[in-house]
Amino acid sequence: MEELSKEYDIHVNSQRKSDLDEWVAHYRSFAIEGQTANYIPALRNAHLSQLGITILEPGGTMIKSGDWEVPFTLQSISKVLSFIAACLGRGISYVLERVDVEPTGDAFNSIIRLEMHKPGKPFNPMINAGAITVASLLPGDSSQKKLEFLYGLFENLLGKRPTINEEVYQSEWQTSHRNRALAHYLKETNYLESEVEEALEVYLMQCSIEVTTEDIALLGLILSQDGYHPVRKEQVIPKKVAKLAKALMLTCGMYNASGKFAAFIGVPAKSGVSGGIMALVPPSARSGMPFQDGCGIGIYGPAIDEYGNSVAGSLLLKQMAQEWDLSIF
Ligand SMILES: NC(=O)CC[C@H](N)C(=O)O
Repeated sequence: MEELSKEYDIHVNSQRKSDLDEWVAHYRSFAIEGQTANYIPALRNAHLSQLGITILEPGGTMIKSGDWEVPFTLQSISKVLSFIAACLGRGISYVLERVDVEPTGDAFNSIIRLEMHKPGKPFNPMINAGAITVASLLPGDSSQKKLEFLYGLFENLLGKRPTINEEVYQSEWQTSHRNRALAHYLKETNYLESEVEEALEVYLMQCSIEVTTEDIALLGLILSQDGYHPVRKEQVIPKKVAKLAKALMLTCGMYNASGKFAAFIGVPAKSGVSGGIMALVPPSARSGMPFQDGCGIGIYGPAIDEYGNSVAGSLLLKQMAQEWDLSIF
């Protein structure tokens, strides 16, 4: 009986791998509909047509396809991790006093709501205003100490110390005028707990952490299991914090395309302008479903659309969600 189910697993997994290879080959060409993130000089030269994916299941099954091993910077995917770190270090209620959990429908770097809605509390931690505020809330009285706290979380989750892409960091540090403007505004309204330059340094360093699709698939997998690390067999993020992070990914993670993502893909996901998408499928109550025990998904495709989301990566995720019935709704 056990032998039979093993054979079944091997068959199902090789079918999924060949489906995935076919979709990756197909959607790669859609990258020409997007552009690399031109506003960050060091991201301009990424190879438009790259597309890669890793899927990790809690039992250890791993499916990889395309350019899965190409390193890229986390950019806004880091916002999920810094929000989790701030909740761990300062407590959920303290963090939520300074940043809300409401989607905006505005661009990720928009400044408009800070002034239009008094007293100017950032709407959520997935947009830049919220993420810069969260960076200032991380424990420690210097940017280095705040970053150490954040790196500690990464080490705990991924089992390795994060590496920083210095070129991307310097490139953004020198050109981040809008983020500086956001930080100054937040300082004036007392939401920022540190100095402007300190919060910016933390925020831009976290954006410059280098990963592969395998790393973000593992982060997604841990979140899919409500903060339980299936390899280390340990609760590494409190369940309450993991659930909050997933709700924020679903409602705000794809910026002003989050509604469309929920409607047509239907899984919690977070994108970054370098072209990464961290997504996850929670365990399903319906038996016989693909990825029934849940999975983490890491995607990289550097051509992004007007919302800042990977063009080919979003199409690939949509195809997977439709074919494998992954929507949580
Ligand atoms: N959407 C993103 O990935 C934005 C992150 C980028 N570092 C910025 O602040 O503009």
